[in-house]
Amino acid sequence: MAPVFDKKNVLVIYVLGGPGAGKGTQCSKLVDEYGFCHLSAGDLLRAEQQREGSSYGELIRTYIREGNIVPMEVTIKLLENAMDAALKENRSGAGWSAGKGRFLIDGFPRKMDQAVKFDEEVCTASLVLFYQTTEEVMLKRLMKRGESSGRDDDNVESIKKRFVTYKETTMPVINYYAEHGKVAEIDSTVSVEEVYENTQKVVAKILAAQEASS
Ligand SMILES: Nc1ncnc2c1ncn2[C@@H]1O[C@H](COP(=O)(O)OP(=O)(O)O)[C@@H](O)[C@H]1O
Ligand SMILES: O=c1ccn([C@@H]2O[C@H](COP(=O)(O)OP(=O)(O)O)[C@@H](O)[C@H]2O)c(=O)[nH]1
Ligand SMILES: [Mg+2]
Repeated sequence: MAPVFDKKNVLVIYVLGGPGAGKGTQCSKLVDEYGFCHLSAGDLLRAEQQREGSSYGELIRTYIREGNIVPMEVTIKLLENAMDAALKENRSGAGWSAGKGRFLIDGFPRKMDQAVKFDEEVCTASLVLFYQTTEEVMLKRLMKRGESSGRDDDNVESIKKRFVTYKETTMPVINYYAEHGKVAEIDSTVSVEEVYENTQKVVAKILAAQEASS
């Protein structure tokens, strides 16, 4: 079913990169500065997993623990519903007015089928922020995060599987958008502040271009 909102009215940025690269961290800074609505596909799936009465709870738990990609219909529906809900809140501030809004979609699309389907049926992204660092750095960050995250997949067995999924399944998505000139690659090995400075530069440019065209 088509989304209720008009895709012309939304600005979408996909936020991609390996597990632990720093996607969520950078998104929260962008939310504070630019008023984006931040939708993390992983957070939406974890919330659905916990929701009483959900028929997907067990399926989501297994996919996440194994580092696999949950069937796209589930994730796309959750994202679409969350976008609809945000647009219906009638938020105010830069980029928001009746039926209009700006979104960071974090950790999605992670597989080509999701990318094609979302682009065709929901909306297209103006930009892909791609956070790039080494597996060594990501492993260290995730092990540290695992001390307090309570996540089923922040353990070494799941992390190794997530790295394989990232290389085999998500990198082709990033390469696909790179071929379409949509990817801004940012080294996320450095400090949170330095990564954010580079993030700001690209995001400010996209927002200025959007303003100029509207
Ligand atoms: N640039 C950075 N330098 C050091 N630690 C970072 C950096 N960015 C994020 N972190 C930490 O690494 C962990 C993973 O970051 P997170 O934003 O959750 O990544 P992702 O959403 O890509 O998995 C978190 O504990 C976060 O505090
Ligand atoms: O579109 C998506 C996004 C996430 N996930 C699952 O959710 C997990 C955690 O994703 P999240 O983005 O929260 O992890 P992060 O990269 O931030 O550590 C992934 O490993 C997948 O199993 C999924 O199936 N589809
Ligand atoms: Mg995250």
